[in-house]
Amino acid sequence: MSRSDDSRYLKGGPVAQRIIASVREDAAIATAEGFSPKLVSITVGDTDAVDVYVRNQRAKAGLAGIGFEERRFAADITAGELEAAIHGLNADPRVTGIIIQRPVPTHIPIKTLQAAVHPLKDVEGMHPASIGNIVYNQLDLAPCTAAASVELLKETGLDLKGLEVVVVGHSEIVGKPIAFLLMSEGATVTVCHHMTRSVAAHARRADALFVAVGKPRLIKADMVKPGACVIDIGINSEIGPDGESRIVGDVDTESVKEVASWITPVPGGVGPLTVAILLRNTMVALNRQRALYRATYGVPDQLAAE
Ligand SMILES: Nc1nc2c(c(=O)[nH]1)N[C@@H](CN(C=O)c1ccc(C(=O)N[C@@H](CCC(=O)O)C(=O)O)cc1)CN2
Repeated sequence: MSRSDDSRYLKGGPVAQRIIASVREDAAIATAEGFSPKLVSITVGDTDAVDVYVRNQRAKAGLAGIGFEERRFAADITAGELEAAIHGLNADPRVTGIIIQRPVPTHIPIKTLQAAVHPLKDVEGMHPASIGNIVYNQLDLAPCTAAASVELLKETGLDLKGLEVVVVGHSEIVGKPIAFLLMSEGATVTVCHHMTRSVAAHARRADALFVAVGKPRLIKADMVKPGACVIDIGINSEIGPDGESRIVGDVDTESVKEVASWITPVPGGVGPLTVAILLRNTMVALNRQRALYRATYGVPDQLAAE
């Protein structure tokens, strides 16, 4: 079975294209009305996978008509210096969205950085004041990787009500938000983590299995229920047999694709959709800022901006 023509592969590209086309229309309208969307990316230190992510963000933002600027900081910067830089971006009216690329070096508390981003410019919904929205079923701006993963599950057409879902990995940015997003849709969700006694036993019960732990090929065919949907969120860099660097997921795709009814490829699955959702979130954030102008000044947006 060739990889390209196998309909079991749930590819992110076509869904991402649809989203980017719609973002492009919204961005053109907002720009014509005097509100140009601009996303600033903050990278701290050097990580190959993050470089791939940022490169794709820049390219797709260009396609969507969203301004994009990358601010890179050395790995030995202090948390205080980073917070000051973020406050500067909060105060800059030309900047409408801020994303902090993960991971950041261990001496920098990521939560402090997330809390420094103004909630109206928080395009990932990771500010403590924003993340709670998904608990209250306000789902229009959710963490990008989590939202992309759920969007791909919806592409299968499976009825999410009562669906048995297992999420392997309980990070704040991926595993936990996926659980909340799916509970909002009526799924029955089990979250596995490093203290779970038998991940395999849980995984084998899942109609939909989400994996986000950063362990290459952790999930093998014998851990997957026949007919399940497997969403592989892992992005791991490794050196292939040809000596070249390549990206692999957390799922052993070659074996699992013989058992699952749907599986996301890596690359080409969740990754491209994550970027598209980030751009969609950038427009949601911009529209919230415009709504605030309207509420504050009681005049049409354009007048408020003048
Ligand atoms: N602030 C955040 N940081 C990180 C997130 C996040 O959601 N928010 N998730 C990951 C991102 N990441 C890995 O470091 C990542 C995401 C997306 C892509 C990507 O575009 N992949 C494509 C293209 C691959 C290629 O061009 O070779 C794909 O998978 O097809 C890459 C990395 C961690 N950080």
